[in-house]
Amino acid sequence: MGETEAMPETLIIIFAVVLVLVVGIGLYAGSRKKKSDTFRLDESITPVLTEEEAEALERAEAEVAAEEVPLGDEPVDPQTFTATLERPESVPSRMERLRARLARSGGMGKALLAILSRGDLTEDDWDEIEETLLVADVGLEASDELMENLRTQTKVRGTTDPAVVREILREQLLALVDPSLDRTLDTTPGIGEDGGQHPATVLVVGVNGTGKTTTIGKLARVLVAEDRTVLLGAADTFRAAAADQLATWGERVGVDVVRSDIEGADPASVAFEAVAEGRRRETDVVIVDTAGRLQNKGSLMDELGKIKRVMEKQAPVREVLLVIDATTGQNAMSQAKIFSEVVGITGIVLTKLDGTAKGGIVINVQRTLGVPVKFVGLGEGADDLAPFDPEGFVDALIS
Ligand SMILES: Nc1nc2c(ncn2[C@@H]2O[C@H](COP(=O)(O)OP(=O)(O)OP(=O)(O)O)[C@@H](O)[C@H]2O)c(=O)[nH]1
Repeated sequence: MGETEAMPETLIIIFAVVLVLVVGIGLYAGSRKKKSDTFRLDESITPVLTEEEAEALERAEAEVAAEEVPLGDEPVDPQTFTATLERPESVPSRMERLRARLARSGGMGKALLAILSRGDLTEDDWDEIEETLLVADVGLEASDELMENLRTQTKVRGTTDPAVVREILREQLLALVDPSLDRTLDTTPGIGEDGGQHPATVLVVGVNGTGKTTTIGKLARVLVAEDRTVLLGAADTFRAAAADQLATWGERVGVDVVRSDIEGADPASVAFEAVAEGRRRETDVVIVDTAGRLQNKGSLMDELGKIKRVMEKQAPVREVLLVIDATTGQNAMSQAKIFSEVVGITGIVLTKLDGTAKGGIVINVQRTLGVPVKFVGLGEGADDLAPFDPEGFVDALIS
């Protein structure tokens, strides 16, 4: 009898233990899920296209489909980051630090100064000057022009005084770098036909590995420091890791990223979504990252052309920045030519100038493309991007 009375109590205890375990596991799983969701927007605020935007996407799809480049319809998620940010380095201090770093790579200027200071230059000396310029990637045409001007000026002034020689070289290099070019980045939002704010959109192109994603992160940081609102679009869908890398930068600089979780998703869809989301949020600047696989000029042209056209259904593309790795010399020059034929470039970002003594590529690329260098990358750090300053650049070369 005592045994049978004890049974329900045992059952109750077992039931209570199981209940506690089930509830405990449930709560733990719930908290884990929440944690991994913190970088995602809530379902309720995940942007859903408004009727107007859906129509715009439909029209864009129809127009692009008519060109036989079908748009994908992969889901695209904006990721929200709420990082606590440290203040970026101020521009003057950044410029000072970068100038010092650039001066260390000023092999060309120093070599030229040494030859020019010999006085009564022989043809061998001029050959040496030409070789120095070509080795520094100045390019044939610009080298010829510089030599011509140096010959004239050194004759006219007839001196080997190092200060005068330096001044002549400075003047001539500066003329080639062309301080009159407009190097500002157009990041002022516009007003659309609907009266709403359109973000200024920046499309970033270039071969993989040149530093596009890093440059976008650094640029976003500069814009955020200027109190601009920024949104990034991960239209490099070729590798999932590329979107992850952009997301990491987004987190680092406190800027949201629109991406697709599907590897190989249509880059144009992501770019379109990023601009649509920028319009919805009235973001000042939307910067779109792209893949730059160069295996075939035709497909590159299709892909970048389509991305640009689709973005323009939402807001005009203000800037197309071509990112070039300064350490790759002639190779960089041929890439630059292909990209400029494929998509109209408005500015050049020359990365990794910290890793080369061949500053001459600045002159060569500007002349070849007829487009100014707007930014230079001088390291992998978040503040290692500076607006290109012709005077500072030439001074650093010959200091
Ligand atoms: N030293 C130096 N390294 C840089 C600079 N800019 C970028 N890098 C490095 O170059 C490498 C490639 O940069 P990414 O930003 O991944 O290049 P990407 O063009 O986006 O390449 P994918 O991600 O393959 O499309 C990274 O290790 C960067 O840290 C720079 O100005 N100086």
